[in-house]
Amino acid sequence: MSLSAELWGGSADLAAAALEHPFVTGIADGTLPRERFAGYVAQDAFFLEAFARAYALGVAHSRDRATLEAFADLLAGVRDELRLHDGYAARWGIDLAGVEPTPATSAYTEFLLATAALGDVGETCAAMTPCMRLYAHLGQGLVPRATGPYREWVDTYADPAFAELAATLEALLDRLAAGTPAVRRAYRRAMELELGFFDGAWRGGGSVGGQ
Ligand SMILES: Cc1ncc(CN)c(N)n1
Repeated sequence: MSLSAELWGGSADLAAAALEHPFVTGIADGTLPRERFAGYVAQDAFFLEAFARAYALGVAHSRDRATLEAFADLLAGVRDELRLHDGYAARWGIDLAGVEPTPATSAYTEFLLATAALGDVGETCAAMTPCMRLYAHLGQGLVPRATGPYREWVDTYADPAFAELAATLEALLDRLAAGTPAVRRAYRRAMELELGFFDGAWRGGGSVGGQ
């Protein structure tokens, strides 16, 4: 079994918890209060900018052209996701400038940037893969029951193109990382921080201007 498959399987408990998280089920059935979604979009835009920077650090620390190009392609995928957030912001009056990160957002972005800055690209992949694989899993899991105003969110992550990006990062992980305790810890920690991010969004908090 590949390392990425093993790590994903080892966090099946957290993936199942995410699929049943009230924030996520509220997105699927459309009952999530609009201000919670707006708060999430603002926090997520902040998160995605940090995620893009972590990919850029991956580019900087790449030791071969194939790795450099893979990180650059993945970075372009974040740009597309951020444009989607710009669309939500324009439609729903969310101010994405000057977002104050919540503790959950800060914990996740600081973890990602600290891991990527240290320069072990295998560990960087381990810290970044859950973000992609978990959301592909959520999109595919939710699409049969998704209805209501957040359908576009579900469709974005259910899109095969998104699963392809997740697979690109997993292939990089399999090529560059060994199953060391540090790699396993980074993957698991990122999965925990994903759940923490949904907890934070569900509780609310963080500033959302322009509403
Ligand atoms: C917190 C979080 N995790 C994952 C994704 C999907 N790239 C996201 N947009 N935000």
